[in-house]
Amino acid sequence: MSLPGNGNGPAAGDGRRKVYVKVPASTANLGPGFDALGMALNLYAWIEMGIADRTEIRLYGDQMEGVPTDKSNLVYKVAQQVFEKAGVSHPELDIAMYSDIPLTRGLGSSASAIVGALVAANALIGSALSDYELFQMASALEKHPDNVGASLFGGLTVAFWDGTRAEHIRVVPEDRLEVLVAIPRFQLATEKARNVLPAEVPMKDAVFNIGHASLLVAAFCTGRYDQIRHAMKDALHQPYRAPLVPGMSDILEQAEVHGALGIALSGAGPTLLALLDRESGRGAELERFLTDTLKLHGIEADTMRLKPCAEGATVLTHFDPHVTLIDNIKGEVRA
Ligand SMILES: Nc1ncnc2c1ncn2[C@@H]1O[C@H](COP(=O)(O)OP(=O)(O)O)[C@@H](O)[C@H]1O
Ligand SMILES: N[C@@H](CCOP(=O)(O)O)C(=O)O
Repeated sequence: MSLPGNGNGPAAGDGRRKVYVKVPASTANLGPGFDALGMALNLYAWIEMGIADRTEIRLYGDQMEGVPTDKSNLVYKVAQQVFEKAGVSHPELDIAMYSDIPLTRGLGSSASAIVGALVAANALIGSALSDYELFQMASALEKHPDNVGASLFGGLTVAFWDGTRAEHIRVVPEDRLEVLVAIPRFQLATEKARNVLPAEVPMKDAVFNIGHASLLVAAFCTGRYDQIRHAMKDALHQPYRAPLVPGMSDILEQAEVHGALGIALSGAGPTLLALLDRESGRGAELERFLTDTLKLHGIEADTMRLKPCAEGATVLTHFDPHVTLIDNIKGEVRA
């Protein structure tokens, strides 16, 4: 993480209660589990929220460019939905946010904002809503449950949302599973990457994905990581999205040769996500392969070595309301 220095706005502490929430990034789909599978990652956003006389939204960090600081902000709007559902009114909020999750890259920044807002607003009103209710709201807002399920509950979530109801089961991957992401230096809005998908797909492609997604979940549940290379194949979305990410097709074809257990487009892209076995010792080779292949296609990318995160969004009780959010986060990093 690269935290900014001090001088980031006034210290919270007008005597009113503040809540703090830490929420993980997520990778959705994992190849075949389109709109169904999501995994939380150890890359985070933090939200501070308090009731105020006048709304103020402060955004910190390099990942917030273009995010509004007025009442059109997603976090503010989602918080209002929580209050409305709980039957209370708090129109003015003091919100501070810091995030290490890159925007519009397929690592679930919007889901982290939605989940962080739901959990923070709910904590502010004494947890009037259950996690189940928050999950229903999150799925309806994001329109798919994969990222929000992972950010809310942590681990690997298997979920559906049928337009009115969402259900999920959480599985915690083994410790030896590692994640390598190559994040192209361009943004790809999820909406744009959904608009290239066909309205209907051939039955054979649907059958292909049901088999692969089911095998992938079974591989995670049983530790049969040898099956991941077969299971992470997809016919429903990646073939249509490949033209949006130059180099993606070559990477999907060859990453296993360079040490990946499996490879997929992360969410709607453009990030590419490889799973690897910590014991393999092939992370550096894989990292080179991903960045070199993207570069051959004219794409600069940054890599990150991550891990699945077992915990979902968490209300932090040790943050100090008398210092800034950034100082609290720095303290947490040191701890
Ligand atoms: N912390 C945040 N606060 C407010 N809005 C956010 C925040 N993080 C993300 N967003 C919104 O979500 C959008 C990105 O969502 P999306 O296109 O689905 O990409 P991603 O893969 O990063 O979720 C941003 O352009 C912004 O509008
Ligand atoms: N299942 C969705 C996931 C989008 O994830 P994001 O992190 O790119 O917002 C899709 O594939 O469209």
